[in-house]
Amino acid sequence: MAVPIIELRDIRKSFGPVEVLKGVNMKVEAGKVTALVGDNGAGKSTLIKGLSGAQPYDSGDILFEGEAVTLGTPREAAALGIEVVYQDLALCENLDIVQNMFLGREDVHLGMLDTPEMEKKAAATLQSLSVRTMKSVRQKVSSLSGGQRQTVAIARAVLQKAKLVILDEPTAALGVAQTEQVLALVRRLAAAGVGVIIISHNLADVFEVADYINVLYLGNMVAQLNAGATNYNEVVSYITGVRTDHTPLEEVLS
Ligand SMILES: Nc1ncnc2c1ncn2[C@@H]1O[C@H](COP(=O)(O)OP(=O)(O)OP(=O)(O)O)[C@@H](O)[C@H]1O
Repeated sequence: MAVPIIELRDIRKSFGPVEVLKGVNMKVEAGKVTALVGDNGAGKSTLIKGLSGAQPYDSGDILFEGEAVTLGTPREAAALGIEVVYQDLALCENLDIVQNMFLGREDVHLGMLDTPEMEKKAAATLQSLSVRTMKSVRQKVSSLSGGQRQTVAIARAVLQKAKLVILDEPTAALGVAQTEQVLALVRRLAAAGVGVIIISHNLADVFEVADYINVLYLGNMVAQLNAGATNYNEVVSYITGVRTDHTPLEEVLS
């Protein structure tokens, strides 16, 4: 396989006496969608918070495009091109699409906000993702549907030239049609060469969108499966701890 965009080796994290990540290994490829599944409390959020730099791991190795890196702060993660789209999206309701997409990273020209340039870039990014459901990039986020908000959050990551986008339950609050739109967007994101990690409790969504399915069980990565070579029952058996035999990662990704 090509050099993974991100590789985690023997990642550990404890909160006081509670060991939440117990030596997790994971590889994520560019241009692929890797689903991260597991029951409540399995450690998914803790694993993701470490990748975002928000809550560093206690120990373990992180390789980004084959190079050892540290992810001690969100700034370090962002500098590498790691963007997390959280469930609550962190969009500003009272700002419009352009303002949200550039929030905190505005284009400045001669000391002034370069609004025409930002509008152009925002529209081009949405177009590159084949998003046609937005009326205007100057629409306020408060007027958007859940699916459109998710789209803006994903487009923001693309605009920031993300190499690895992590989506935390992107379809949790969405209806059927909007879920389809967002899943299609996730596929396009991967098709554009971005490495995508998607956390989801919805296995139908996972099977629709993922190339690989990684299962965490009580802080251990118990399976890394090729989505095309596994099935619903097998994934559930790993999630619930019925199966604990480990599929060697090299076999899955070779
Ligand atoms: N800051 C913290 N302090 C103490 N314990 C924590 C902290 N954060 C997480 N935990 C514990 O770590 C374990 C894993 O939590 P985590 O949120 O990573 O799981 P998860 O797989 O994301 O679950 P869910 O699907 O419910 O979001 C849980 O037992 C949780 O109580």
